[in-house]
Amino acid sequence: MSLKGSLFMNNPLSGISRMTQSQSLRVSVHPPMVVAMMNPNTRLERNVSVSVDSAVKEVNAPMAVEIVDPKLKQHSTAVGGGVEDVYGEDTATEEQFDTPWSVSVASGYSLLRNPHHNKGLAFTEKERDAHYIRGLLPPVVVNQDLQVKKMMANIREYVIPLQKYQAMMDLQERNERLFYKLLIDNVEELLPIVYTPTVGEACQKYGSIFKRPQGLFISLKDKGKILEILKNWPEKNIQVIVVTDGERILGLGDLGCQGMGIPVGKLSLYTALGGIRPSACLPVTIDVGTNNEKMLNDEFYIGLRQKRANGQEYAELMNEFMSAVKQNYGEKVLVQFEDFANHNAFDLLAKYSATHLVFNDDIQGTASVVLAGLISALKLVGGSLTDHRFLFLGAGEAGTGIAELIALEISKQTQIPLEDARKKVWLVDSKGLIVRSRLDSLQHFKKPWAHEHEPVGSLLDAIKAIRPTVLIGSSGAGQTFTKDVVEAMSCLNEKPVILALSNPTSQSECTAEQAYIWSQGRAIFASGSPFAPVEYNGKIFVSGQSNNAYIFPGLGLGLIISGAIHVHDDMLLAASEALAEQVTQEHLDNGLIYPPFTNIRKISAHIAAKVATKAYELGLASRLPKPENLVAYAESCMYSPDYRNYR
Ligand SMILES: O=C([O-])CC(=O)C(=O)O
Ligand SMILES: [Mg+2]
Repeated sequence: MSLKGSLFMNNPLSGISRMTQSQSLRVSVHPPMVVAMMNPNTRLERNVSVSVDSAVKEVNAPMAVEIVDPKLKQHSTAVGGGVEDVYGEDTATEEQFDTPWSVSVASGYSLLRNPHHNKGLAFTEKERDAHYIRGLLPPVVVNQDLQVKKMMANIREYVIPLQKYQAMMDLQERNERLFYKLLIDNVEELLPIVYTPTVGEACQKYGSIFKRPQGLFISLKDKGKILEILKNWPEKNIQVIVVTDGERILGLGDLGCQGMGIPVGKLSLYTALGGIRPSACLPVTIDVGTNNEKMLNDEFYIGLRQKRANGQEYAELMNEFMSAVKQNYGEKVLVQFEDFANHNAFDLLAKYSATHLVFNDDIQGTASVVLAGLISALKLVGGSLTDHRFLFLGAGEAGTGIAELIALEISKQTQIPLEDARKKVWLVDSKGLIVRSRLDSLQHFKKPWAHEHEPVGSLLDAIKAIRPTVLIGSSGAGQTFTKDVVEAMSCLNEKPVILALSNPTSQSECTAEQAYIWSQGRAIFASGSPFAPVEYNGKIFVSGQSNNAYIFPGLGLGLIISGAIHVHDDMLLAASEALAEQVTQEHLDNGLIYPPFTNIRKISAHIAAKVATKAYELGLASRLPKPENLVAYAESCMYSPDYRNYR
């Protein structure tokens, strides 16, 4: 059927599927069936009941195409009283099957039910006539800004964050552009709702609040059919996939299939913060079971009710997924691994980084955002990275990922070997300080951090022994930066740098208030989940949010606009530098080591430009020639949530 107007914007985020008015989209329908082409205004006005065998039909007007199973009753134009089973669904019984046929071009009533195109009360008079929706809406016509104002007022009425989350998800299902407009224009207020910390609670209760699937669920039951499943997804030009297996959702642990909230949330940030088109984003949850007894016993749990598969069974399913993704979407689709447990996260990243465009947000994204914060913090505390000592509580993905990027940067800045640079960084895990004598019993990703030192059992003793200038919490365990810990850091340092990275808020190593009070207002503090400003001794302290949300949207945009085929560590360093450059003297004067989220789209464009520049330098970019001004180019490629006009 002919498409009216240009469907896709002319930029690389639109892929190759640009269509203009003169081109037509062919719809093939099988099995053989009767196709009733209906002008929704007069129902059977044109092309009535065309019999189609492996049908390819072309029609010219915006219309609903409704496919009626010929075995059942056909449409009737008869005007009369009584109840008429027009669609045949009432004649189907449990023995006689119904067929849920419906293929429709968004127009008329279905246009209002299509979240990609629906504009609600913002449809103009002309559009209401042209698209057969007159009378389906109340008479008033409003603009998008008024809709934003109304929705924000509605959302502010809710006091419980999870209710706000549900209101936002409902909006996303109803009117996608309005959802993104709201999120972009009110990013500081809504980020904690659609993302950390509320998304954590949403995952815990996902089985109860689940309405419509927002991504693909791939379970052990689907072995051998993953390519087929990808083809079931309605969008074809996918550019970013966020995938989880739900085993380590934030600091909340194994939530199994209910981890789906995380890929959904991360991808809505890809669009709102990084400008990737929503239709190019695909959230995926791999369900291999869960070891969470609470989930297994919850009657509303939505996943496989079995213990987690691991070993070969797990590896084979992941491998089928990764192969199917490349086969279906090509080599330039970005796959972001999210919230996998340590034992799989490192292996998956190592295995697929050679063959796919992959990125682990918890290892690499977190590392990049923390390094950016440290670059800024140095402007407040003085010295260069190599002059500092870093101590981590938590030696998993985030801890070792950050540690490695710090060491890499020190090594680049000072030309000392990476092994020597690593000696500036110390990690504490559940068994105490990681030291040489523990080497044999350490998991492989901890081994590079086993430095020569006598054993130390507690974090507090490690602080006394190592005398760090920077303390970073990445253990996923809340309230582990106790008063003693913060006081010890404050004894050693005039301005202790303290980062409490674990999410959500309940798992934060300490609160902003605790950090400022216990350090007598001297701490330079940032946290993974947001905290409200704190008043201490008559001064207001605003803490930064050290969350990978600053990095992955811009990084992803940079990879896409350059057509990168691999992620390289230097791109992470470039992203860190780009983010740190966005911190002004005014921010620093207020103790902020991250810029506010308000300007995040501008920040993402800068990060994208630096990442893309690196991709070109490294010969990893496939989009040639390189655009002149990469910042302007990145901005021009970003999705805008403003309504389009329909002819
Ligand atoms: O989702 C977030 O807020 C940050 C993150 O990746 C995690 O905590 O796993
Ligand atoms: Mg994560």
